[in-house]
Amino acid sequence: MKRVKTALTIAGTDPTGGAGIQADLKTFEERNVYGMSVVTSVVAQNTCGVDAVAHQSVEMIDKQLDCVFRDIMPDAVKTGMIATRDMMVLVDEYLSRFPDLPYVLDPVMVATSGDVLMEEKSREVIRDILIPKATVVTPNLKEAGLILERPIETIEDMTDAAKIFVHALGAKSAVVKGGHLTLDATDVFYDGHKVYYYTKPRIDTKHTHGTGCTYSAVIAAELAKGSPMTEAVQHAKNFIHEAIYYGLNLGKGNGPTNHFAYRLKGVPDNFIDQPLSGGDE
Ligand SMILES: Nc1ncnc2c1ncn2[C@@H]1O[C@H](COP(=O)(O)OP(=O)(O)O)[C@@H](O)[C@H]1O
Ligand SMILES: Cc1ncc(COP(=O)(O)OP(=O)(O)O)c(N)n1
Repeated sequence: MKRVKTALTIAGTDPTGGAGIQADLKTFEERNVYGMSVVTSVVAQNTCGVDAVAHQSVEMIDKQLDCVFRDIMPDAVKTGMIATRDMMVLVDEYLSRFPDLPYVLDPVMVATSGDVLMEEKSREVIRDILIPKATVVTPNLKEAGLILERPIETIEDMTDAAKIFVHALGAKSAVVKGGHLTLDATDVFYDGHKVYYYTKPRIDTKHTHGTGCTYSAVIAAELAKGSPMTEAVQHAKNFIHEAIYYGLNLGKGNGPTNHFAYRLKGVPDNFIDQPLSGGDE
């Protein structure tokens, strides 16, 4: 019997819904995939920044993972914020049991607000333990630079970095995201054989909270449905571009993106008549 495809995100939370687990679940739903989530850290944050972080115990994360894996097997897994070494070792134990499970690793380290979301000493663990397990790793410029210990600033740097993630660090493929370039928003994907460039014009906006989470969640959803990697990355690029372009004008800081936009080609019908909730007047 046919059944719906499923994806699991293992990540931290965002009560304002723009980033983290909340963004991942919305994205899975938009891509017609049944979403599941394991919370690693509860993060009190909003569009202005992070106020507080409470890490879940490794025992509690283990119990959540166990509940998912012994009941509803995911067709793909995505990890976002995994703050500590012990959490990474635990996630690795589960991934090791299912070596064929598509795994999207978004190496979340620092939010755009500058708040640190991963212990510095865990960087080498993500590099040595989780990256070799990844079907695709999706760093932004800063994360690629911190992991590879070199500045990643140009398209050439991004291309070299994507190759290093695959050939030296053992990921199956890598996308280095160019959201923080100054010119066009070009992402560089390397599948171990060929380099692909995905370019969209830069949108002049400050409302980009959660772009990386959303982008990698699209890839996970597409892999859950069995799409080839190049198609998954193209969907992610189109999805995030629309999500930024049709911004929702929510929040007092760097607002969230519009998870409806790719499906609706814009904003929901009721959008115009709604009072703004905290956005620009
Ligand atoms: N202002 C923008 N205009 C167009 N695309 C953007 C913009 N900012 C980010 N993106 C795109 O959003 C995706 C996430 O990239 P990035 O912002 O670098 O990730 P992160 O949120 O992890 O820092 C990429 O596809 C990137 O090219
Ligand atoms: C819980 C949690 N995870 C990840 C992030 C970072 O989100 P990201 O998509 O990288 O985008 P920015 O919000 O940093 O622009 C987060 N804030 N919270």
